[in-house]
Amino acid sequence: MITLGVNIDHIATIRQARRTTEPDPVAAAVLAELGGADGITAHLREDRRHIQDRDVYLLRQTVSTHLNLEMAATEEMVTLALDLKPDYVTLVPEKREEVTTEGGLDVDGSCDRLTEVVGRLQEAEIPVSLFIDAEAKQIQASAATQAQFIELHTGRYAEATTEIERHQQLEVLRDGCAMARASGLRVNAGHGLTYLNVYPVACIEGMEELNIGHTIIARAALVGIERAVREMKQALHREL
Ligand SMILES: CC(=O)[C@@H](O)[C@H](O)COP(=O)(O)O
Ligand SMILES: NCC(=O)COP(=O)(O)O
Repeated sequence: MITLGVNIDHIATIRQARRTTEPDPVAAAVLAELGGADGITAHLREDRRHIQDRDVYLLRQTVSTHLNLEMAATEEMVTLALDLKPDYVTLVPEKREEVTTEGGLDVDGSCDRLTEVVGRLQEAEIPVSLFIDAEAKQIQASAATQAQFIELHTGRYAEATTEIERHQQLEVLRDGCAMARASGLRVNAGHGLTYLNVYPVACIEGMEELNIGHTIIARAALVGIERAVREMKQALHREL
């Protein structure tokens, strides 16, 4: 059955906007698990723009499902992952100037370096997933690295502006998933999925886990506002 990994980066983004202590992504992870999340995903960026080292070390102790650490394949991050021992690592491309991850890893173009990183992590019993576009050459190169998983980048599907384009991108994901499974890879997917576009992706044969963040945190902010204001009104009248 398909499972849900909840990405909590966006809670940390709100916290870092004020460089304060709230909202805490570690608390968000506990609540996500209470809501039924099958896993927690956090992207520790090199520039530490949202998730902090403190968060991933606390998440390691508190997450009771599984912790998926998204990170760039840099020496600093590999050292940290070997120390942290998340349940799995997803290697993602990273650019300082991007607002969010813009595309998949070029595994085909950096196969030697990624094979070395995958080997070091998997030798330490940390399974590795490679975040890639659903392209044949990237899938073949991913299998060659011996990574256990790939995560198919669903951004193009999510951003499709017409039904025809959306259908085409869904086919690309379906074909990519089938090809990856046939090469022995396990398959996750994510990026830009929403309440309205997730179901067809969840129905793809062979898909294991969807990592979803922004739409869940965006919805949580809105469905939680009424209660938050009511509680502030109470706080005006008595000490909480
Ligand atoms: C890899 C991916 O698709 C996202 O999880 C992305 O890593 C999120 O990064 P930001 O939270 O910085 O947008
Ligand atoms: N890897 C994708 C992810 O973790 C969540 O992406 P998004 O839903 O925040 O776009």
